[in-house]
Amino acid sequence: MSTTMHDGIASSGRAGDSHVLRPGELDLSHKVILYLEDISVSFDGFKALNNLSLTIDAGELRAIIGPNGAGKTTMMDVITGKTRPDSGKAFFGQTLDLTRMNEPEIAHAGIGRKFQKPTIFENHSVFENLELAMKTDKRVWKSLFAQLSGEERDRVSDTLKRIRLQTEADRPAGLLSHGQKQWLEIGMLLMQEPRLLLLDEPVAGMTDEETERTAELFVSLAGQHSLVVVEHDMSFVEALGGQVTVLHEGSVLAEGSLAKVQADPRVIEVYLGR
Ligand SMILES: Nc1ncnc2c1ncn2[C@@H]1O[C@H](COP(=O)(O)OP(=O)(O)OP(=O)(O)O)[C@@H](O)[C@H]1O
Repeated sequence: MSTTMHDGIASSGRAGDSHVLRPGELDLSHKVILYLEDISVSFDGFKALNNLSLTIDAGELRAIIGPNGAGKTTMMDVITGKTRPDSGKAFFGQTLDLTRMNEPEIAHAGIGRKFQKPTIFENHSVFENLELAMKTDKRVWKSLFAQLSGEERDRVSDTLKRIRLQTEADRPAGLLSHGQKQWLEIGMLLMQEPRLLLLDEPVAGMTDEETERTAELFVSLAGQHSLVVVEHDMSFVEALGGQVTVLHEGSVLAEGSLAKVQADPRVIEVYLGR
């Protein structure tokens, strides 16, 4: 193993530590929540990811852009354990090696992913959807008839407020607008208290107003959560206001503010100028 930021960092028992980490607990002592180094993934000899390296700080809101086929989805698949890299390192915090964990373990460790298509329970109310997402017991009816504690009820209410669906709490989720369904699914992810949220084209199909509200929501979540947002909508990326990573042919082509990457001739050539 070559020398990296991860070498020599134990997850527990360091002399002088005020907080001793339990096994599996997220170690953010270096303020980095996600660390990818030289990740490569091949499909039938084609390199979907080609020595991809990326670092996301704790609390950061990062946008990932890039042309079709750049490797954005494959990168998310590697982070969530759906795809194993052929080579490279992937760490969650300092100590959790994502390449050695399966999908449920990674989700349990605190990485939540939202796919493009909402997967909500259409026949249940908005409130019940959030309630179900919080429950560890996923058997729907058992969960629904169990009494919520006051604290759990407060958590659902806080999340309803956060995703701006307080007035829709008792409506069947199937009756929500497309944008509201997306927010509900984000709310369901939040109920599981993820540390890192991966969001795949969250504003696709949204109205301009919904897109603006989604940007506000993400900005409000940053700090407490870390967010990695794959998106093609540049006005949305601009509204997020964070660092932007441009992927191209499975590697990082450019990184920086949106203005900086948009002015980069390589980016203009491969992506924005097309
Ligand atoms: N399971 C697979 N088998 C073969 N090739 C794949 C597989 N998954 C992805 N690829 C290929 O890898 C490349 C990267 O795909 P990926 O979906 O990661 O790109 P993307 O940046 O998410 O693109 P888009 O913006 O279109 O979603 C593409 O050329 C794609 O065809």
